[in-house]
Amino acid sequence: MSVVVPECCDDLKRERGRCLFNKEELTNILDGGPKLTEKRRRIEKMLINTPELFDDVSPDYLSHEDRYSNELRKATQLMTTLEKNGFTYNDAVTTGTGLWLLMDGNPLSLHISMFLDTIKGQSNPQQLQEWLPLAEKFKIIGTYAQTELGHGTFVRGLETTATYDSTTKEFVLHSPTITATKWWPGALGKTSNHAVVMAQLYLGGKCYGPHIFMVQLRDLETHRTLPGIVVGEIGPRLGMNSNDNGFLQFNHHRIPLTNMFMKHSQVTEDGKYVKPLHSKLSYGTMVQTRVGIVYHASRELSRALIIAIRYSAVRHQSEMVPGDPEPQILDYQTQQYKLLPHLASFFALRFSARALLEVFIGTSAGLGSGKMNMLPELHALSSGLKAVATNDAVKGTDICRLACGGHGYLSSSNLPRIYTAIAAGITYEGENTVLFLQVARYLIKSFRASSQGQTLPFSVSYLRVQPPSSHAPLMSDRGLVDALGAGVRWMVGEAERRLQQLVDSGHSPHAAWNACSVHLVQCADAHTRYYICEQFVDAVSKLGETVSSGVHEVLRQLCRLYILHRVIQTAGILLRCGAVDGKALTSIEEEECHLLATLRIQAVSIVDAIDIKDVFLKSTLGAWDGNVYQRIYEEAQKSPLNKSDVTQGYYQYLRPLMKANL
Ligand SMILES: CC(C)(COP(=O)(O)OP(=O)(O)OC[C@H]1O[C@@H](n2cnc3c(N)ncnc32)[C@H](O)[C@@H]1OP(=O)(O)O)[C@@H](O)C(=O)NCCC(=O)NCCSC(=O)CCCC(=O)O
Ligand SMILES: Cc1cc2nc3c(=O)[nH]c(=O)nc-3n(C[C@H](O)[C@H](O)[C@H](O)COP(=O)(O)OP(=O)(O)OC[C@H]3O[C@@H](n4cnc5c(N)ncnc54)[C@H](O)[C@@H]3O)c2cc1C
Repeated sequence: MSVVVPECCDDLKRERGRCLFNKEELTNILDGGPKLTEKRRRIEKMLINTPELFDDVSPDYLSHEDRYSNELRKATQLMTTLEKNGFTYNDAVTTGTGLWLLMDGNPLSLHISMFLDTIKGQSNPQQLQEWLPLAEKFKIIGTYAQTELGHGTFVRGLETTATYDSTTKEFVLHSPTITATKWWPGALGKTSNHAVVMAQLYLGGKCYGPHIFMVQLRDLETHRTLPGIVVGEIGPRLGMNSNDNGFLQFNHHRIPLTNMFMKHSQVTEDGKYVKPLHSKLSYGTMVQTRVGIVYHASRELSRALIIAIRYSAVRHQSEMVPGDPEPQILDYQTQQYKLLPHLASFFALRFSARALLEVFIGTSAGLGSGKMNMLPELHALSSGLKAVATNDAVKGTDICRLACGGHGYLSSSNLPRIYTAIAAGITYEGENTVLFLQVARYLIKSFRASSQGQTLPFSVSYLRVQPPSSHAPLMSDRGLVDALGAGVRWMVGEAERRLQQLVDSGHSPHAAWNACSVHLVQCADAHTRYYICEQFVDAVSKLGETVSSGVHEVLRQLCRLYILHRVIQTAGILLRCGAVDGKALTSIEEEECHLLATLRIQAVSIVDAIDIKDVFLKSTLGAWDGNVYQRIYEEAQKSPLNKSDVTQGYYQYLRPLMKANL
């Protein structure tokens, strides 16, 4: 059957013809410099030239088991390809590229992230020497097994026990109840032969809280489960179905004393406990992973935006002016309002992820020399940014899907898969509400410390009781960010007042905390977004001296849109605390609409500059050439239902129904 393909590519040609900035320069900024762009492209070229990394059949048409095997095939191929060409898996992770070839959950991702990070961050020198080379060369394959059926958030409530037996110098690992079963760890079901396991340490009958242990789960030759261990896969999930998320139970399983990770806390042969410098140092892998998730969320959001914005430039629908040709849907202001604030969000998250990484590197260096004072701030920043980044990426990706109308619902748009992959990020590595409450704890503590005259760390210094008055005009970027800061200060002050009032009226501090927790979560969200605005403004003003005027203008517009949008979202608070008035809000709303129209002109070029190739976008709607309809049509032909004109189902069910006398 021949199909008439409408000529779509001219739309994108016209869009690209309107570009007034140097795309390559913007690409370099997003990558972190020209050298990193060049490195990313070298990796991409190498991957594109490895046909084994691609799918013959869409995973949608494979069985659960075949999906897993297929992803494992590609994951192992990816690791060997990188290794052979002198790259590390870290290169593929930090550029995002390699991971996008793995469509539905990479069965080696926990190994290359949390398993290796735990070995690097929690081992003493002997353990590091023993385990790191084995893990780096994939001689052992592991995961991070912390969450249990009964407890994920409340790590102190985990039930798996590790009881020291000083007669044999071993720990006995045990799952005393069904709820103690480890549940969820990625790659635990069938891939891993080792796991780092979080368990309650018992010495001489006393519990010392959660500690981390290296545990072998499977024989290294036969891959069979070792005695004393039960392990398997937990079954289908919303997404990431080839990540073999697993369960694990121990039945008095013994491991040597030397298998407790001993960088921070130690157990001596005779069963004495040596305390760590800070009680939460064993949570270090989680903090590191949260930092990585901020990048990951921004990358996934950018894929969705490229797809939706290119599609919106190619898709024509309805009449804006009666009788005129159908416009590109990107010309509708409502479409711009759906997509462009999320485009601004992507840039904001990317700059904030970089700032957070610097805090992480600085804090880690401090920890190396015994300085623990930056840890609470890193915990608060990484928790808040992880939560905002994943919330916004999920919301943004879903808006991108909706903005593509019906076709966004097609698997071949790739939007459903991007959505399900990032949606898991709201829950894993600390459920977002819970993480916001950790941030709120830090905010309230800081606010109270400031009332007692203490100096506050940099990310919360704007909360001090007597802040310097803002000199920037309200409508400048700085002025509006200061207004947002004043809003957060007001919210935190209000939360503190309500907490105090409840305590004064006889509630316990914990009951008061719960009674204020909706407001506290809002404080944490607002604080984190204020931090993001600050990072965005700082990054753009710093770049100002070094970049061409075209690129600077685009970044300035995106930053402005981000701030205006945030002010409008927070209008209620800002009006209540007097940081803005109704007149200012009206002009901010008008300016936002104007800015949408301005940014729309170069929107396709901006997403082009994110520079993600078609093979990594994997979308019928988002390809570079805009040949949307031909691609959708061709993908549909691959459906197994189209292999024959009449399916078995017809003979088995439909025909009998039609013949029955109902
Ligand atoms: C929620 C908390 C933070 C609560 O911990 P808690 O011991 O009950 O603490 P609390 O009494 O509320 O506060 C005590 C104190 O501990 C501090 N704290 C807590 N965590 C850290 C940290 N990491 N660094 C530095 N400090 C930390 C808190 O700020 C509190 O400090 P404060 O008392 O206020 O001075 C914790 O239990 C937690 O992190 N829960 C989330 C569990 C989680 O993230 N699991 C991840 C599993 S792995 C995974 O999901 C991998 C997915 C990856 C993939 O599939 O790709
Ligand atoms: C795809 C995926 C992959 C995962 N991979 C891993 C892995 O590799 N390794 C691993 O160990 N784990 C993994 N997990 C588990 C994950 O870390 C936990 O699911 C997560 O920490 C949340 O814990 P939970 O499931 O117990 O939720 P719960 O804590 O039971 O949360 C349920 C609800 O209760 C609320 N709640 C809980 N505590 C509080 C509180 N203190 N205050 C207010 N509200 C609260 C939450 O906000 C939420 O609304 C994974 C999970 C998923 C979905």
